[in-house]
Parts: sequence; structure tokens; C-alpha cells
Amino acid sequence: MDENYEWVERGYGKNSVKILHVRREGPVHTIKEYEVNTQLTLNTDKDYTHGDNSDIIATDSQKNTVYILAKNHGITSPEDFSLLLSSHFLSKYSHVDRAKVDVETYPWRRIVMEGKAHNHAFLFSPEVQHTCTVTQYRGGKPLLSTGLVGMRVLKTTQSAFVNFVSDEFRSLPDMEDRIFSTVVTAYWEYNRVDGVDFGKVWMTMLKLVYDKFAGPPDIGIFSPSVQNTIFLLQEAALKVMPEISKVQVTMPNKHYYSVDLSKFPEVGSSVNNEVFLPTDKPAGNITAVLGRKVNSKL
Ligand SMILES: O=c1[nH]c(=O)c2[nH]c(=O)[nH]c2[nH]1
Repeated sequence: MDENYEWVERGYGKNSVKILHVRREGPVHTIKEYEVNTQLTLNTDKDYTHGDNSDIIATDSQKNTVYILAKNHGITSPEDFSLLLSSHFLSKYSHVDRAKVDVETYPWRRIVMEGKAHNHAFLFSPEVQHTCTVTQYRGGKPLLSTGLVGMRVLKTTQSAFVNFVSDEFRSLPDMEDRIFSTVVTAYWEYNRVDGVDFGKVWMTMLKLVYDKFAGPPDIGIFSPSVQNTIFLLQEAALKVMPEISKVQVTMPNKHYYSVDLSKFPEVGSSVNNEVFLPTDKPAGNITAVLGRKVNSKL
């Protein structure tokens, strides 16, 4: 390669390897459906610079690896499966410098009929997506991040937005009681992967989203802003899950504006707290990453 150039990024793999794994324990079956991306970075660049393929682990072989490891080891969680794949690629091929694996899960849920869980029938339940990414360098610890993605929620009260900057650009009135709707996305990084129950962490994060967005079923929880709700969720997540090092939460503010019906005499009241205009775009884009301080004891 010309001495004026250097690699900024390099790697190759198979994207969107679709797999359904069925675990059969007598009549009770359990399924996992995933889309897996693999990416390997080699310690040589001769494949790119010289057309020398002798070190290439074909993307087709990477795809086969996904199926073979699933068959031989089973699948418990996307995190465990990604870790299995990344460590396999590094231990099997000594010329692989970095392995990266992404998993997107398909949200199947066991069907429950009259309170009884079905043995082998499932419902596609796309309320919330579970994703994860593992990046592992040779000789290094795997860096694992999990995503809780696309969870659309709405509440009709216990949300306000007042006392923000008032200047010549402001048209929004103070809102003491408004609709709050968002699509929650949370990504969190683990500070360790050994002995972690990833399924339990996932369920805990889901419960915290309910706790901090919705609150108790009868009275809810007050939100003075999307920013504050994001922080309360992040703080609670770091508090109750020591295995998490940082958490990014994004909550686009999907606005619902009260329709102005004040000019219509046939509408008895000038107050309208029933009819709203859903406004998906533009949406407020509110996000933050909260991490632990270096040397933090918590
Ligand atoms: O919770 C909110 N935060 C904002 O920053 C903002 N900006 C806005 O127009 N509405 C809202 N709501």
C-alpha cells in the first residue's frame, strides 16, 4: 500500500444470517429466532491489497459457523450466543485480530390460553426488540452491549413541561398536564460477562422502563420533562445492576397537540382535553448516556 495511506477500518463477514433454533424438552418446545451479523478483522491485509485469499474465512463459512454452533451448543440468550461466536472465531483462527457479532432477536412469545402456557405455539409480539453486539479483540475481554429497542409507549397524564426558556423564539405555552408518548431505546454496556444472567438483566431493564415511565398502575409517576424521565431510568439501572457500566437512553418526544376547537360554537367548551393531533414528525430528540465515574464504588 502507498505509504500515504493507512486503514481506518477493515473487516468482512455475513450479515443477516437468519436462524430459528428449537429446543425440544419432551412436549415443551422453546424457540429463538435471530438475525446474526458476523465480522472478522484479520492480522493481515493481503486479501485487500494483493488479492491473496489464502487467509480469508469465507463469509459463507462464517454463516455455517452460526448454524453449527447453534446445533452443538444450543441458544439461551442473544448475549451468550454472540459471546460463543466471537470467542469461537478468535480461538479457531489464530490470524483473526477482532471478531464482532451482532444479534437481533425476533420477539416470539409463548401463547397463553386461559392462563395456561402453550407447549409449542408462539405469538409474534413486536412491542420491543432485543439486540446485542459483542466486539472482542485477540487477548482482550469481550465488549458486550445490549439494546432494548423500539418500545412505543404513551401516557395521558402525569407529564408536564413548564418554565423553559422564554424568548422571542418561544411559541409553546407552559403545559401542566400533557400527553407523553415516546419510543424508548436503551443500550447498555456490561463491565463483565462471566456469570451474568442476561435474561434477568433484560427483564429488569424492561421493568424499570415501566416503573420510570408509567409508574404505579393507580397513580403513575410524574414527569417534569423527558430529560428527567431518561435520567431516572438510567440512575435506577446503574443502581440495581452492578454489571452494567453505562446506559444510553433515547426518547424521541412524539408530540400530541390538543386540536384548537375554540372557534366552533357547536363545541360547548373552549377547553379541549379529549381530541389530539398525533404528530410523529418532527419529534423532539432527547438522549443521554450515563456512566459510572472512574473509581465509583457503586
Ligand atoms: O420534555 C420535554 N423536553 C424538551 O426539551 C422539550 N422541548 C419541547 O418543545 N417539548 C419538550 N418536552
